[in-house]
Amino acid sequence: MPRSSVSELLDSLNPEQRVAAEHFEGPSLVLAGAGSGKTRVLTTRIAHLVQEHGVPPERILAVTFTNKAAGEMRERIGGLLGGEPRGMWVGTFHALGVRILRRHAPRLGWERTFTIFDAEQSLRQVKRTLESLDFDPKRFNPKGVRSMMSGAKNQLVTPGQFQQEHGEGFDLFARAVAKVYPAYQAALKDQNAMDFDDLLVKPVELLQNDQTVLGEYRRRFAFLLVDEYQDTNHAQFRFLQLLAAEHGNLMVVGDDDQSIYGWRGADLRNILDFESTWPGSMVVRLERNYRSTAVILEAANQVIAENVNRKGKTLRTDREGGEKIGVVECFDENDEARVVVDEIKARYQNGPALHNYRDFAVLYRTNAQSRALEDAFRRSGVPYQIVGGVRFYERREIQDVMGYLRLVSNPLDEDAFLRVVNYPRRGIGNTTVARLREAAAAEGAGLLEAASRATTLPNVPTGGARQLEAFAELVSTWSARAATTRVGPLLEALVDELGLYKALEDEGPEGEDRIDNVKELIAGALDFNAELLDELDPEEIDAFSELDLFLQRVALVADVDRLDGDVDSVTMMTLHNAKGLEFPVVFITGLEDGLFPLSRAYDEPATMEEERRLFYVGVTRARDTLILCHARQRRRAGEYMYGRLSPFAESIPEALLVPRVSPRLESNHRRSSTPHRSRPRFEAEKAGSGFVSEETFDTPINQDAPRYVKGERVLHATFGSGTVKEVTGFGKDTKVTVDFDDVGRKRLLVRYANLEKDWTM
Ligand SMILES: Nc1ncnc2c1ncn2[C@@H]1O[C@H](COP(=O)(O)OP(=O)(O)OP(=O)(O)O)[C@@H](O)[C@H]1O
Ligand SMILES: [Mg+2]
Repeated sequence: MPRSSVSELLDSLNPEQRVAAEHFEGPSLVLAGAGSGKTRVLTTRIAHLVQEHGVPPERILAVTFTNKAAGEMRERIGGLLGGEPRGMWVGTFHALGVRILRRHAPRLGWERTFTIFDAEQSLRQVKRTLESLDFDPKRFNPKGVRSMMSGAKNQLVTPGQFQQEHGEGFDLFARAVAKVYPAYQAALKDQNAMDFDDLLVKPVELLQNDQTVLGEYRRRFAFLLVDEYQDTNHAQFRFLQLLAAEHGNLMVVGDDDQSIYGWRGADLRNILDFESTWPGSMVVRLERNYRSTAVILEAANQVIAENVNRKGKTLRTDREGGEKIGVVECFDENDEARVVVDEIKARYQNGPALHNYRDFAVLYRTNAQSRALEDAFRRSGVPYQIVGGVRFYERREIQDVMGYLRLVSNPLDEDAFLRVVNYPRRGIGNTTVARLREAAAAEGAGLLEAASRATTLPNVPTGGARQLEAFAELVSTWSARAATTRVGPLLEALVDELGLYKALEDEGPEGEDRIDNVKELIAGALDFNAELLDELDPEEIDAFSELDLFLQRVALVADVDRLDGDVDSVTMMTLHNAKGLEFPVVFITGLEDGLFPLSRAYDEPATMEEERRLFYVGVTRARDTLILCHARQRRRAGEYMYGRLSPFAESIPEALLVPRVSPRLESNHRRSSTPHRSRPRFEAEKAGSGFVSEETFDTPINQDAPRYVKGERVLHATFGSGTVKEVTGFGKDTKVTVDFDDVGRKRLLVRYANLEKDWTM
């Protein structure tokens, strides 16, 4: 496309944005708040580099936070430049890491067709490694082990260094990890596999240790650009440093107030120390927000101002006023879900120019909260999509099919072998598998290879051994086919030959859904076009079978990438997944103290600040309307929790808020303010007109005395308001311990106490 479009785009930028977009050589940092156009600057700069400075696209490396963002960036730049910017590397750190590793894995001792273990597969490998070292997985939680290893990896701490530091220490857990870490890495290598962290760490290792490769990439990438830089970890920092060291042409954009991945090893110092790491940096600050109304922006500014540890910046907008922020108090999570759905329906029908479901996003702190919301959406018929939750590729049936594909692609993949060796059932029992593993381990052989000659191995039961050989034969037949067949037809035929539909049908009604999922997977494989893969240079594609490439694509699909922007539906996702996105209407649900912020944040000021940044990210996703919801009670992990409104919501100035209660609570209030107001609440309950329903409590309501639950707020005629601390006894003898706000702790017999439920909170 014409040159003029780049200048048009530059003209649409404000002066500060323009300075950043026109920056040519040397390091630069754009540090600016949400919605100030950082991502837009980055994209424009790439177009400008190509158009105005004649930089060949293949000399540019751009790092985005999701593959989806990478796709968008390619598209936008493609539009600006009049065609696909061939050869330009755009992707997440992981995708770029894979791309490098696919070329050079042999230098590290892996084959180029290495398998990528996802979180589940790596967790199972941790368990197997724990067991092989005689650690009891009950005492050494595999997730904890994995997380400690992952932390070490992201700090570029090698197994050897970890061993040195913790191998003899007092921390028994770390000592165990010091043993597991090298064994785990060795097991991955034996299977020609890498886990997600390796996709970052191994490229750094390669660049650090191999001057030839380092030189090659340094020459190739003349310009590096990174979005969402505040969430990079040490390994990513090193990666960029190694590549950009000579020319220093590194531009990073980010917002320290939006750093939300500290728990995963992201290091805020990367962005805060950028200027000292890269002397002579050009620093641009953007202060104008183009996304949100003044009301939303003011709220966001006030919230984040409570963080102590920040650089501090102001954001202003030209969009004056705006709809006030709704704060809706709900009864419980189901009531909250209804409120959200009804609000969306009403706005969809009546709202000013809001006619698309895709304009709405519902955000929450934890994945588990999506369940109640999803139920309400299903009942209402409002289309929705969930980002995250039980992810498509994590479903059992998908993992089973993928297990076959992985094994066919990489015969060394033991995780895949163990997953499918007896699925569908083919008479290979646990004992057979255990014996096979022993025999293979004794010889240092791979499982599949050992299976191919199982009848000659010691101790493997004959029947099982024959089946093992047949299984190995089957896999090798399909491996041969995979080399010449396209992945779609290959998968279709494989599912057919294995009789998977039959096996799933036999599982009953649930099997039907699973069959649909397998069909969806096949449809995806039939659509798959390796030519469109941007992780590999076109000339390199030939080195891999289409199956290898398909598996690679699947391994790198993040949750957000499944978000389909073309479908008109409401988006539900965690706050973490919402980073970088924007929507006209945003709901933040579950705003209760203890849930958001999570209660553990109270132990650590730094964690509290990260929670607050997460809230800031949520608030700043909204363009026009923001609605905050909280529930009086919420079932979490099977138990009712009572929460007061989150302090985050309380830090928004009242003038910006419109508090209200859900219709359900409103009707309760009306009932309770009838002439019988002075009657104790439980009288009303007995009469069946109260707010306590089966939905609230698991067991039927006791007829003799009202039920109280720990954490609940109550009102006493003389003692005033208080919080229930303990409930003992039952029936007529129910006693409650209440911490009254003014008079302290009292133990009361409910029958005589005439307590009321306190709505004032
Ligand atoms: N100069 C401008 N004129 C008009 N609209 C703009 C301008 N700059 C940015 N925008 C728009 O403002 C919105 C926010 O921009 P962008 O997503 O680039 O911000 P950001 O700083 O990357 O935000 P975040 O911190 O949330 O990632 C987008 O809709 C973008 O198109
Ligand atoms: Mg952005």
